[in-house]
Formats: sequence, structure tokens, C-alpha cells
Amino acid sequence: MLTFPNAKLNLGLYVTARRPDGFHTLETVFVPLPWTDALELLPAAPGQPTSLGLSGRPIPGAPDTNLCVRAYALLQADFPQLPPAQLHLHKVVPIGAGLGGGSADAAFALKAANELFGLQLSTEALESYARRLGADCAFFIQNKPVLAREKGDVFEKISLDLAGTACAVVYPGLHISTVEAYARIVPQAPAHPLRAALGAPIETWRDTVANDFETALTPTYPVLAAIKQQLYAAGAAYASLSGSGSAVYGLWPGQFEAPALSWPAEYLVWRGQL
Ligand SMILES: C[C@](O)(CO)[C@H](O)COP(=O)(O)OP(=O)(O)OC[C@H]1O[C@@H](n2ccc(N)nc2=O)[C@H](O)[C@@H]1O
Ligand SMILES: Nc1ncnc2c1ncn2[C@@H]1O[C@H](COP(=O)(O)OP(=O)(O)OP(=O)(O)O)[C@@H](O)[C@H]1O
Repeated sequence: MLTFPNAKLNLGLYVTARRPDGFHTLETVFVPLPWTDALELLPAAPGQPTSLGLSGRPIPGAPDTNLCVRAYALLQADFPQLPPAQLHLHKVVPIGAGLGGGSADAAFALKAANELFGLQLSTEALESYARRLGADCAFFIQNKPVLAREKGDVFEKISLDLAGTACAVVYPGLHISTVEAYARIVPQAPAHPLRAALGAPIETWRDTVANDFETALTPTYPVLAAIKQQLYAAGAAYASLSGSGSAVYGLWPGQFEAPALSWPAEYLVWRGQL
């Protein structure tokens, strides 16, 4: 079975409190970004163990630490009838970019195994496996816009009309560790609660929708502010860091395509419609 794990963007991200277990409570909106890896899951050939083939962007770490292999192993622990699997991941979405690429790979591996081997797991059951793999992971099970709270893995419906919104993503090639990014944050309540702020026209978001990681990371990585400024200069109605960075996106409502941007190719500009 071939699947295409997509990235995500965060529209606003407030880190509201530090929990006793060291994690943080969040208020953020996740939206799918149609920029994908490719992940194939097949039963392994007879007598062969579970394996992972990799192509595309290099992923640090041994194959058995890869999130899609860990996702499959999690299911195998509860479903001993699952055979060894042959996985292949073609990595496109940059790592450590705030785009949730690894989390998406894990969630799509769970969904593919459920379908291919007829496990009949409900959406809720898949989400609860996903939560065990990473805070961002559960979002990718349903993979539609949601307001997320708690660790970013408890969801409320939100109605957002982003149809016909052009988007550009700029990745400055910095791998920002999520742990390091959280360590720089002083949690506080959002100045403008996200549900109400996102209900207003996109043009107002610049003054009311923020990502706490942007403020925390910009002094160390001034390139993030420079990219954001250039997106606004190119006419974006809204621009922001996604997640804990380092990808920065711009939105152009009512436009078929974001304008051509002049960053070098290694900055991986993705342009498309949300
Ligand atoms: C920044 C975001 O991308 C926003 O969507 C996510 O919060 C990150 O989620 P993620 O990459 O799935 O994170 P995990 O793999 O679960 O956790 C990595 C590390 O991030 C920190 N972490 C993560 C999520 C959270 N709600 N609070 C945290 O403090 C913890 O130090 C944790 O050890
Ligand atoms: N399939 C995978 N894709 C990406 N990273 C993976 C994967 N499996 C394991 N990892 C490990 O996870 C870490 C990347 O996690 P990180 O959270 O920084 O990036 P991400 O999941 O791509 O996106 P985000 O920054 O939004 O969380 C790396 O250390 C990498 O080795």
C-alpha cells in the first residue's frame, strides 16, 4: 500500500503552561499542507524481518528508531498476527522544520497497517496509538483543520475557510530541535484567543495571531524575522513561523498562486494552494 504523508502548518501557537511531566499545554490550529513524503507498506517476503528502505532527504538515526517503524512495532505488540513488514520511505518534507513530517510518517504508517491488514481500529483507537508516538502525531489521523489543546493532541472542531488561499513555505535549512525550542519559552495565556482571532479575515491575523516560538527563537535565528518580513513585502496577508520552526509560511487569500520568491533553491520554497 502506497500512502503520501503530508506536512502541517500551525496557524497561531500559544504555549500556555508547563505541565508536571515537562511537556507544555498549547493552543494552536493545525491545518494540512499538501506537501508530502511517500510511504509504502507491504508484507515482508516470507522469512524476512521488518525492514525500512530510505530515499530522498537523509534521516538521522538507525532504521528501527524511524517513526514509521516504531509505529508499526507499536501495533505488532498488540496484534501478534501482524507479519513482518517491508517499508519504504521517500523523504521530501524537511526535518526539524516545524512541519510535522516525522509525525505524519508515523500516523500514516498506523493508518496503512490498519487498512492493509484489516485491523478495524477506530479513528479514536488510531489517535491513541498516535499520541504514544509524539504530540503532533494524532492530528494526522483525521488530517483536517482542528483547534488543538493540551499537549497539542486533544482536538476541537473549528470552521476555517482557506479554500483558494495560496501559500508559500520557506525553509532556511536550520534544524531547530523541538526540545531546545520549548526550553526557551515562558508560558503565558494568549493575548487573543485563537478561535475568535482566526474567525476574522486573514488580513487581521497579522495583529492578532502569533506563534510564541517566533518571539523565543528570533534573537538566536534572525533569519526567521528576515524571511517573514520578505513574505509581507511580497504581499502576503499573513506570515508566520510554523510549529517550533524553522519553516516560515506566507498566505495570500484569493490568489491562485503565491508570487515567485527569490530565495536560493536550497531554501526549499514550496508554493501551492492550501
Ligand atoms: C511544536 C509542535 O510541532 C507544535 O505543533 C509540537 O508541539 C511538537 O510536537 P512533536 O514534535 O510531536 O513533539 P514530541 O515528539 O511529542 O516531543 C518532543 C519534545 O518536545 C517537547 N514538547 C512537545 C510537545 C508539548 N506539548 N510540550 C513539550 O514540551 C518535550 O520536550 C518533548 O520531549
Ligand atoms: N520518519 C521520520 N521523519 C523525520 N524525522 C524522523 C523520522 N523518524 C525519526 N525521526 C527523527 O525525529 C527527529 C525529527 O523530529 P522533529 O520533531 O525535529 O522534526 P519533524 O517531525 O520533521 O517536524 P517538527 O519539527 O514539526 O516536529 C529527528 O531526530 C529524526 O531523526
